[in-house]
Amino acid sequence: MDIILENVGRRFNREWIFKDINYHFHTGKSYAILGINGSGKSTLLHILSGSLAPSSGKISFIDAEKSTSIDIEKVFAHIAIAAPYLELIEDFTLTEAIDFHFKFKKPLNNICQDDVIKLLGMQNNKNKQIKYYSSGMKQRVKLALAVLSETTVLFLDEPCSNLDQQGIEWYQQLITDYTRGRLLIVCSNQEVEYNFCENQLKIADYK
Ligand SMILES: Nc1ncnc2c1ncn2[C@@H]1O[C@H](COP(=O)(O)OP(=O)(O)OP(=O)(O)O)[C@@H](O)[C@H]1O
Repeated sequence: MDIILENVGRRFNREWIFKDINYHFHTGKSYAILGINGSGKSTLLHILSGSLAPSSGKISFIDAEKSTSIDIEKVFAHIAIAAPYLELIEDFTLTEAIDFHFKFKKPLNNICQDDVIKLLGMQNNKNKQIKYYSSGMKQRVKLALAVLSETTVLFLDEPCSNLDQQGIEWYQQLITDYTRGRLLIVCSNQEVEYNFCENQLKIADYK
């Protein structure tokens, strides 16, 4: 799915967060949305995922293969998201969380529950409730569930929050192995999270 922004702006009350963004996000390419805390990265991500309307301008979602427009109500099915504000269900064990997630999103390459657990390196914790996981372990689970969903679009907001050096390397390998051919958008202000992205959109350019 391609996403096209034409003169898109968003304000809350009288405060404009950004204005006049003209941008074409292409399927198969990777993009970093950059800006300081509070600059509007997550707000833009909400607009790009169809969950928040722009205050001005137009957003279009295009099926890249058919060159047809996708209705905004159907956009969510094309997108997987990992973000700090999207929480895991903490009463689930890891095996339950994986099974639940893949009831709604098809697993990429038909990957099975066991393979996801192995990829996470969490065989010894698979029957533990998520609420007892460390913050870094929870972040890995969120990333794996999003990246391993069969969607053409992948949004990652602050993907390395709570990850240690080993976790960061694990994240970069996950991106290398599973995002080819997809539209990848990373919201960040830490280089390790987006240094593989081919394109950069700086929110400060649209104030
Ligand atoms: N629902 C809302 N009502 C009012 N103001 C809002 C709302 N949502 C976001 N804002 C404001 O919009 C601005 C941008 O917030 P946003 O969360 O998009 O920034 P961000 O770049 O993602 O920040 P961070 O790096 O800290 O996550 C902030 O000033 C925030 O207070």
